[in-house]
Amino acid sequence: MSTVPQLVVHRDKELMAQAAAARLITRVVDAQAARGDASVVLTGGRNGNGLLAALGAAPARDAVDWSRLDLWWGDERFLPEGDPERNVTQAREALLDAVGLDPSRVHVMPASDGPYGPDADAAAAGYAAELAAAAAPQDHGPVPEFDVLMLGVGPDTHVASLFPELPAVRETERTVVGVHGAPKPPPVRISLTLPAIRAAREVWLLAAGEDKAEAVAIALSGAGEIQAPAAGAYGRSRTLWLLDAAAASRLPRDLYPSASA
Ligand SMILES: O=C1O[C@H](COP(=O)(O)O)[C@@H](O)[C@H](O)[C@H]1O
Repeated sequence: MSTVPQLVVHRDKELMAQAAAARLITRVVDAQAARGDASVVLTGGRNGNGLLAALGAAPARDAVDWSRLDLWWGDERFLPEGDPERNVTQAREALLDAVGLDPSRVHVMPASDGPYGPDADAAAAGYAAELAAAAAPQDHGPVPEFDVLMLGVGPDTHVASLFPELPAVRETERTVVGVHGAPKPPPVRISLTLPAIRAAREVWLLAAGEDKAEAVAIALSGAGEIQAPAAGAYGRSRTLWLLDAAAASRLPRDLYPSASA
């Protein structure tokens, strides 16, 4: 069942990144206090990397026990290990190399020169198996119930590497798929599917900038998930859209939150 999206609009993308970073620290600290560990799914793209950089600069980042945090990815550009366009390479630069993560808890999606070679579908199946192995009996299927799953929203409403009308966004069984012919380079990618995304407790969608305004308005105005994949991304307990004023500028009046900062 979908959760009703909650919207928070910040003045600009810098404030949005800082506020989202503060929110993530609190969420992770709370989960670690309750259970001992926490799990977060990272997104690539400008807003995801902006959040990680803000997290790295936040004094409260030391409140997180980084060694007890599981990191997963929502999608990956299927390129060789270390390629600067890979989401993991950018995440390492923005934050991950600076904090004390346990390497066995950093679940990187395979590279195109990795164990599966250039076969993106086999690599996706391998990642699905890794997720299934991490799922606990109380989880709701073959993926862990992530504490927070973050998604950047593309100007075409794509989330992760689920692009409008492509087969990946129609997937209802598999949790991870190879994506071929993506309209945004590179064309070959690996992505969580909507059923895997919806296993998360909280899904946070990040969008900043005027170029995202149309996509945000479409996804939140009742569009179908095949045409607007962001419309199909929601969490079990909470779905949060974290926006800046430019990205929120084309929202219909009745959707615009009354308070924003
Ligand atoms: O290619 C990708 O794009 C989206 C959105 O990126 P943005 O730069 O427009 O914010 C991103 O969420 C996804 O992880 C990435 O692979």
